[in-house]
Amino acid sequence: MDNIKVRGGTPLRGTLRVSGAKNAALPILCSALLADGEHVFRNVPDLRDIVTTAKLLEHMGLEVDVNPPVVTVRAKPVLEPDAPYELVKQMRASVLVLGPLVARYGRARVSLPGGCAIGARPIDQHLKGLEAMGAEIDLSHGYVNVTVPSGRLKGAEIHLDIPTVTGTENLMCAAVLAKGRTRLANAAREPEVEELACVLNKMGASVEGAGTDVITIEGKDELHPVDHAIIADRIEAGTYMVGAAVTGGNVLLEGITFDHIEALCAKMRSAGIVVEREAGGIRVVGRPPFKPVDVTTEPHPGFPTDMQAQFMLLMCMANGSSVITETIFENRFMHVPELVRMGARIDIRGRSAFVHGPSKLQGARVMATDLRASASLVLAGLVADGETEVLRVYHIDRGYERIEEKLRALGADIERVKGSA
Ligand SMILES: CC(=O)N[C@H]1[C@@H](OP(=O)(O)OP(=O)(O)OC[C@H]2O[C@@H](n3ccc(=O)[nH]c3=O)[C@H](O)[C@@H]2O)O[C@H](CO)[C@@H](O)[C@@H]1O
Ligand SMILES: C=C(OP(=O)(O)O)C(=O)O
Repeated sequence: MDNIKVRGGTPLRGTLRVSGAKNAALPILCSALLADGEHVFRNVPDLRDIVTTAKLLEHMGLEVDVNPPVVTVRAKPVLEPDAPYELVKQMRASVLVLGPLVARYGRARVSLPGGCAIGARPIDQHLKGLEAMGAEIDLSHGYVNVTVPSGRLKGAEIHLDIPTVTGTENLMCAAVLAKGRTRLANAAREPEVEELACVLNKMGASVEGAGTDVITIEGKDELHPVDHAIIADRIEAGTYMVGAAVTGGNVLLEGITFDHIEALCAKMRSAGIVVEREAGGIRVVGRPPFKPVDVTTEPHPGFPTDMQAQFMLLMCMANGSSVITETIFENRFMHVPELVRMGARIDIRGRSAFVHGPSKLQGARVMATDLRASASLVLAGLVADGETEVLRVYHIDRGYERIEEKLRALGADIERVKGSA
C-alpha cells in the first residue's frame, strides 16, 4: 500500500483547478442503468471509487470506458441485477445501484453495505422508500433482495426520517421510472442531489424541487442516454482552501461554485481568513494564527461533515479554544488521536471535540482509517515541523485525484512512496 511523505513549512501558492465531484459522479454513473445506449460523462474525477463503480457496472454487463475526465457507459439490459459483497465492501456508495435496478428491472440483489470507519450507516430509509413504492424487501445472508411483485414501482408519498443523501438519490432514481407521481419529503438538499436530478431530467425524467426538501417526480415509461459534465467537487475545493490557509498561503481555486461551499467560506472568514470570490474561482489567503470558531456539522446548506476533520486542523492553528460538534456520523473523530500524536491539544467529549490552539505540530508517522481524516493528516503534515508520513493513502485515493501532484504544483514538499508498509 502507498504512503505519502510530507515535509512541512512551505506556504501553498498558485492556482488549482478543482476536479469533478466524487459524490455527484457516483450516483450519476449508476443512473446510466436507467437508460440503454451510450452515456458520456465528462469532468469525472480520476479516483479509485470511480474505478470501483465501473467494475460494478461491468459486473452487470454494461461496457464502461474510464478515461478520466471522460467516462463512457454503454448501457444495455443487465445480466443479473446484482451488486456482490466483493465490490460493495470496497465502496459503500455501491448501494446507489439499488434504486436504478429496482426501477428498471423490478428486482435487485445488493450486498448490505454495513458500517464503515465513520459509523454504522444503515440504509433503512432507502428500503422504507422502496417499500412505499410497492417493493418487497428480504434481508438474508448479508444481502438485501428487493422484488416488485407487480413488476413496476408505483409513485408514493415518502417522508424520510433523516435527509439521507444517497437515500434521496436512490429513491429519486427509483421514482423516475415508477408509475405515477412520487413526493419525497425531508429530502437531502446537497448540490450532488441537484446535480443527479439535472442528469435525470436530461435523460427525459421529470424531477422537480431537487435542492429543496421536497422533490416531486413524475414517473416515465422510458429514458434516454445523456452527455453531461459533472460539477466541481466542493469537498476537494474546501480541503485545498484549508491547506492554503493553514500554510499561510495564497491559492486561487478554479471552477468551484461559491454557493456550494458558502457555510465553509463563512466559517473561514469568521476565523480571519481572506476568502474572496474572483472571476472563475475563489481565492484564499491565510495568515495563522486564526480566531477560534465553533462549528457544528449539519445537512446542506449547513457545515458539511466531510469538511469537519480538515476544519479541526485549522482550529489547531487558532489562538484559543473552539468546539467542533459532529452531528451526522457517530464515529467521525478518528483523526483526533493522530493529530494529538503530532502535538495538537484536543479533548473529545461525546459528539464534540474541544480544540485548544495554537499548537506547534511536529511531523510523525500517522495513520487514518477514512478519507477525510487522511486528508486532514496530509494538511497537518504541510504545517508540521519535519517529516510526516501518512500511512495507507488507500483512503485518500478513494476521493482525492492525485493529491500529491496537486499539492506539489502549489509548492508543497510532498511525495508518494509506492508499496510501503
Ligand atoms: C457517496 C456520498 O454521497 N457520500 C456522502 C453521503 O453519504 P450517505 O448518503 O451515506 O450519508 P447519509 O446522508 O445517508 O447519512 C446521514 C446520516 O443518516 C444516517 N442514515 C442514513 C440512511 C438511512 O437509511 N438511515 C440512517 O440512519 C447515517 O447513518 C448518517 O448518520 O452523505 C454524507 C453526509 O453528507 C457524506 O458524508 C458522504 O460523503
Ligand atoms: C464519507 C465519504 O464518502 P462515502 O460516503 O463514499 O464513504 C466522504 O466522501 O467523505
